[in-house]
Amino acid sequence: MKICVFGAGAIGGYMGAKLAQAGAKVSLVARGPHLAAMQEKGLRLIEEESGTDVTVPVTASDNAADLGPQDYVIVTLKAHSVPPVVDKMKPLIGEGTTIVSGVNGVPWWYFHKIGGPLEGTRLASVDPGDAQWNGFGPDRVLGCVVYPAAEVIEPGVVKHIEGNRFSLGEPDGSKSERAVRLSEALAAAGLKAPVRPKLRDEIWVKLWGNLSFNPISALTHATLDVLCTDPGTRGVARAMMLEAQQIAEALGVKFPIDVDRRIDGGAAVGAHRTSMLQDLDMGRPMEIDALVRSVQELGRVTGTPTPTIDTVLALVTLRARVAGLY
Ligand SMILES: NC(=O)C1=CN([C@@H]2O[C@H](COP(=O)(O)OP(=O)(O)OC[C@H]3O[C@@H](n4cnc5c(N)ncnc54)[C@H](OP(=O)(O)O)[C@@H]3O)[C@@H](O)[C@H]2O)C=CC1
Ligand SMILES: CC(C)(CO)C(=O)C(=O)O
Repeated sequence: MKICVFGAGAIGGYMGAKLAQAGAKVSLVARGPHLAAMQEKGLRLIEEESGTDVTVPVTASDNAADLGPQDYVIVTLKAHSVPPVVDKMKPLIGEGTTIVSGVNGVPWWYFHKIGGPLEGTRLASVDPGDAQWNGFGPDRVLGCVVYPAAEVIEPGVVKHIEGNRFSLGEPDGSKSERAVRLSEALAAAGLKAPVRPKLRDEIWVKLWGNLSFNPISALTHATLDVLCTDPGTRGVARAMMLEAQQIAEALGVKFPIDVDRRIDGGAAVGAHRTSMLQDLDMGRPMEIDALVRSVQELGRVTGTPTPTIDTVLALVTLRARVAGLY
């Protein structure tokens, strides 16, 4: 089974290193100094929880044509980086290739095989110009919710902080052979990869946090423990999450927990600087469209008012624009 991880930074590097260590036929697409370091010295993975520090030789390139058609292409780019590279991924895609979308936020394939009147609805916020829908075709897609936390701490070096679950799910909820095979390959590499019948429910529980905590942290520079317990920002997060809950429930999602438990879970993570705050600090583009604007778009699709989401989205968009990051 040939697996290519496209965008082997923090998450893709973690996954790629674990697969390579387990002897899987895995290749990585990356770029710049990180790629050069991996090609020269291998990929070093430091796992904080277990205290392991291992360097594995990897096959890595910035040119998909070097790697050829794959059984699975696992996309671990930032959400806004995917549409511009759809054409560059084409050499990886053969007749039976499955594309695994390991990207935070509302996935571009959300309305594929959902059934009902919204079947096939496209989302401009995450797939402008339908680049992914038309370029990959939604039938190739297997959904994935990424739970681990990782960072590229220097070129060629990924630090894994915690978590090893990559929940998988077919858009139609079936336990397909392609999902089970990938789940087994990831499990053989020491990762948890359950195949879920209702991945959209999990997408929303994760998205609840990213939708609210990430822009609030970028606007306030507060860490999770602070913004989830300060009465003012907790209230803003809660209002955004309740608006999102109304949208998701209109789309058939069932939340296994309530907003207060989700916010308490965020607080318990501790003094974490969200990825959006880290991106702002490092001068990198922020995932505003996938994490926040997509939920606003779904509010319009379902006819649900989103006054708090609209306000926070306007503020964080301008914050990013002023920093030259949007
Ligand atoms: N990191 C984390 O802890 C978590 C991340 N996620 C989600 O996972 C996804 C990936 O995040 P993360 O791993 O942090 O992101 P990273 O930026 O660390 O990884 C993406 C990698 O792809 C590279 N890249 C971008 N464009 C190209 C291109 N055209 N060709 C080749 N390589 C390219 C980037 O290079 P360059 O640096 O040069 O741009 C970078 O190395 C995001 O949606 C994120 O929200 C989810 C949970 C936790
Ligand atoms: C905020 C958190 C921990 C989850 O809600 C996250 O995923 C991020 O930093 O992007």
